[in-house]
Order: sequence, then C-alpha cells, then structure tokens
Amino acid sequence: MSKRLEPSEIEERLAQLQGWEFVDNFIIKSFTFKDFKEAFSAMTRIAFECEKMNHHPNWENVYNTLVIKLSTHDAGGVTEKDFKLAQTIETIFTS
Ligand SMILES: C[C@H](O)[C@H](O)[C@H]1CNC2=NC(N)=NC(=O)C2=N1
Repeated sequence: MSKRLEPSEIEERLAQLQGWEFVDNFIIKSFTFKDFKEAFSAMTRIAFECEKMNHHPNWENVYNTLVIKLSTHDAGGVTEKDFKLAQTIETIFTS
C-alpha cells in the first residue's frame, strides 16, 4: 500500500502541478467547462483512467464546473497514487 505523505512532501510535489492545492487532507483542483456536456465528457475520460489505476476521485459536478479532490482512503491521506492520478488528469486536459 502507498504511504501517506507528510505535508512538506505534499507541498514539494504540488509545486510540479499547475493549479492544485492541499486542503483538508486532499489535493484539490477546480475546473470550468463550456457546458454540462463538456464537463461530463471530461469526467467520463477521467473515470476510465481511474478504473485502470484502481484509484478514484471524490468529485462534485455542478452544471459546467467540476471540483476534484484526491486522497487515498486506504491510507487516510494523500499518497503518491494521488499525485499519479492528478498528473494523469492534467494529461487528459492537455491532450
Ligand atoms: C478495493 C479497492 O481496491 C480499493 O477500495 C481502492 C479503490 N479506489 C480507491 N481510490 C482512492 N482514492 N482511495 C483508495 O483508497 C482506493 N482504494
């Protein structure tokens, strides 16, 4: 199992990612799309990657907005797996 990272390690890794922050034991980013269809389409693409990784986000979609919150439930905090998924999500948005 992945081990929970220390806040200082989390901040170090966040420096390599655009727009993610550490809040309440999650790494979080908010996205805004043109409309619901675009938001849900992005969620679908992300969902397939999550299934491959067996690692899943907490997220909230309201019409064209999506807030993604990542932590590793099994470890009770943020681990390398969350950074791997955050990186994958970034790749989806830039491809
Ligand atoms: C049984 C299954 O492998 C686990 O529950 C996986 C599934 N997806 C997961 N996703 C996240 N974010 N954290 C987990 O600890 C986790 N565990």
